Amino acid sequence: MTQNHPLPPQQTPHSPRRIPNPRVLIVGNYCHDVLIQNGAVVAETLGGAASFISNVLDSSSVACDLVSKVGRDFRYEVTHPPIVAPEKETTVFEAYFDLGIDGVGHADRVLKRVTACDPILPSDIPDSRFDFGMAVGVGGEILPETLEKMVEICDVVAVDIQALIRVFDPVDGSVKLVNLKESGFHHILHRVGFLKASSDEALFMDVEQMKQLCCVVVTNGEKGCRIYDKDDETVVPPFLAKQVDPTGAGDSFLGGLVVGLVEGLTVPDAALLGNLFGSITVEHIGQPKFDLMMLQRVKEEVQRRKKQCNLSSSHKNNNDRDEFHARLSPARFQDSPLQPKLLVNGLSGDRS
Ligand SMILES: Nc1ncnc2c1ncn2[C@@H]1O[C@H](COP(=O)(O)OP(=O)(O)OP(=O)(O)O)[C@@H](O)[C@H]1O
Ligand SMILES: O[C@H]1[C@H](O)[C@@H](O)[C@H](O)[C@@H](O)[C@H]1O
Repeated sequence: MTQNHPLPPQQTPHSPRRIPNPRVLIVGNYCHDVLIQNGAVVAETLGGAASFISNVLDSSSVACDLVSKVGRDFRYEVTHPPIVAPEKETTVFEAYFDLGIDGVGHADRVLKRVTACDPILPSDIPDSRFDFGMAVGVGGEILPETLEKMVEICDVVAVDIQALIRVFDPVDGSVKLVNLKESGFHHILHRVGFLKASSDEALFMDVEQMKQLCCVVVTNGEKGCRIYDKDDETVVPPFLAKQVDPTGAGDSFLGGLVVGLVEGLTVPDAALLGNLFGSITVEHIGQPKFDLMMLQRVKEEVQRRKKQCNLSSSHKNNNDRDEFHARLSPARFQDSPLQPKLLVNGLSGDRS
């Protein structure tokens, strides 16, 4: 079945609707992340956008299927088992933090893909239907035919641009980006619902053109994110965070966005949830473990927000999103024993 109009009514910013028992498909390889500072390994963690996203979905009780490939050397126990490619090694990324691991911003991280596992083929993906698909490769494992299969079997597909535009130096594996137009995926993008890029990656696409094809979400670290949807542009404010490691922020953001969308939030409200999960992620090295009380509070605030929006369409505007933001902020900070400093200073957050 082809997808002529990639956004069914529940995913438009204007008429959101909850998907009962959503089926979400995540496609992208797990990897081993090695964090290096001043020539020394400071941490080795489970990585890959699929791992960060499934962590957010699992924590938010949104069921998902995950397709990922690793080698026999894969070191981690995961809730969603990967396919083991017997002859291959697990994808490994080294992240070099030249300016210090607690620096703010993105120029501080240089990424190298040291080994690459097999690509994910259309035949690796189940032949069933999904409400939502997420194409979230990290090391070039998503092929154009893989994305084509995803848009066939999923009602809506969200794509992280990093899955499409990364190329890897043949000598040292350093990650470079190519323009989306030259990526080999451009012809499929009119069938995609959401395209997520960091502000650095957004330089490699024509946002003006892309926003006519799908909803474009550009994340910008501590500044939050911006949504481009046809002629609408919405700035979604960040949450205050004490950054320790930026790895996985964009992935957790995408997880939070999809949790919000399947719950029936508008796109900007769902992106606010993305900002929340992204901000928590930067405070951890590796996979964040979300506080149960915080998750419960977030669930309650999401339900409250939905009721509010159902009662009055005026609640979907920016002023009211400020209120949603304010209500999510204490949900995050008050109950977390890990954040005594933020508990004292952080309730207002950085809302610029
Ligand atoms: N220092 C920070 N403070 C608060 N929120 C942050 C911070 N860094 C990231 N975030 C949140 O996480 C989201 C995604 O972060 P970012 O723009 O760094 O994505 P990314 O570059 O794709 O991340 P990565 O490649 O490291 O996974 C941001 O839009 C923001 O909401
Ligand atoms: O674990 C990380 C994470 O998934 C990042 O989003 C990605 O950019 C890196 O390549 C990966 O190693």
